[in-house]
Amino acid sequence: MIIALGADHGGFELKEKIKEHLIEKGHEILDLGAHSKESVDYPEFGRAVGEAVLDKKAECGIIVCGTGIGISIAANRIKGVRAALCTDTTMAKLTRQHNDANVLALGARIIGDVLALDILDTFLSTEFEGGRHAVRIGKLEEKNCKCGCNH
Ligand SMILES: O=C(CO)[C@H](O)[C@H](O)[C@H](O)COP(=O)(O)O
Repeated sequence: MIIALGADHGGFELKEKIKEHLIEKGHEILDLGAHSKESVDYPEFGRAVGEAVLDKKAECGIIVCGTGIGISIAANRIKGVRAALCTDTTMAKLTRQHNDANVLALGARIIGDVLALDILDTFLSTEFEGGRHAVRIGKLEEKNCKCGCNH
């Protein structure tokens, strides 16, 4: 699988561990930065990963910041991105089964590395269930802006 990775400085070290873990498992990585612990702005990296997934440059994305919140907000601004911030493996399983999440967000200052990798493995190995959940995802993608634009 091709997997896009993105992180700010708060998520950089965990991103590097995730990269090593995924390469060991035979995945191909599209690393969209950050490439150091120097302070950067999470919206750029959340957006870059979201766009890579929508452009089909990667099958899914993993994004990391300090809490996972800022970078997931950024990714979810892109229509078609369903980024899920997960702090345990049950959330990772359910967001794949029910939400068909295409981006996983993690908070490097919130959870430990071992849990983060367990969440990641659960996310990648769980299939979308479809059915009633597909109807709901369709509704997520409906136009909901009153101004007539496509947002
Ligand atoms: O966006 C965040 C908060 O939800 C992330 O945790 C960022 O990584 C954090 O805001 C970065 O903070 P810093 O003080 O600039 O390291």
